[in-house]
Amino acid sequence: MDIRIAPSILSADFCNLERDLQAIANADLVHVDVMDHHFVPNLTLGEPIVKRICEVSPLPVDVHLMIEDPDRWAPEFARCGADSVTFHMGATHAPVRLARQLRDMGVKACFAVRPAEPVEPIFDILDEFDMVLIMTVEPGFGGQKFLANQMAKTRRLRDEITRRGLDVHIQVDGGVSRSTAAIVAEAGADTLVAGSAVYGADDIAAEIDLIRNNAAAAYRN
Ligand SMILES: O=C(CO)[C@@H](O)[C@H](O)COP(=O)(O)O
Ligand SMILES: [Fe+2]
Repeated sequence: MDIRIAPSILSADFCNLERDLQAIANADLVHVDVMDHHFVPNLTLGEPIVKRICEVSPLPVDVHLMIEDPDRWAPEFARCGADSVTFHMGATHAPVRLARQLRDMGVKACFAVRPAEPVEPIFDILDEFDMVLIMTVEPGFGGQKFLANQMAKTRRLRDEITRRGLDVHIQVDGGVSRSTAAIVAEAGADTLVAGSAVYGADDIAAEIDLIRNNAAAAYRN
């Protein structure tokens, strides 16, 4: 699988968002973190802003919902023009029904697990999803330290996907940088979210290339 880099705009300048979206045009996806002050202790942005991001972004938009009741709200974000919508295991009541609803709308369906959540419960419904997101920090904030203890889980998931010949991406999110890119790719992740590492760099485009190259050299399926 090709390595994909998804910069998180959580670390962008929200007053210069269009500039900061253009700055990552050599990445593969733009990662948009939606938080509701309930599922996580932080509040970011809602549908009107996601819709405008979808309209101006040079890249497909990957929406990461850290909200309660995604069964109710995820389709609204899909309607904004997202390429993929991710919802959390700990928030949904009917993941298969929601995944099918998103896919029927032409949007990729993704399932996320927090650090203390096991990945095995997803195995029986893996074919309903386009991507699984392994959180490598507790969700809620950018700039946290990468949790290397999530790599065994990532490897178990990649082995299961490979064994069954499925076409499912593995995304990692949290603390990903030029120095952790190889670790996550070696564990089998192919889609790397990076917020502070990308937007904190002096040369944003060069940093994206460096993270991608470091991951590509280490990727193991
Ligand atoms: O979903 C989240 C945080 O909950 C992320 O997408 C962060 O925005 C990643 O930021 P860095 O750890 O890369 O700074
Ligand atoms: Fe995220």
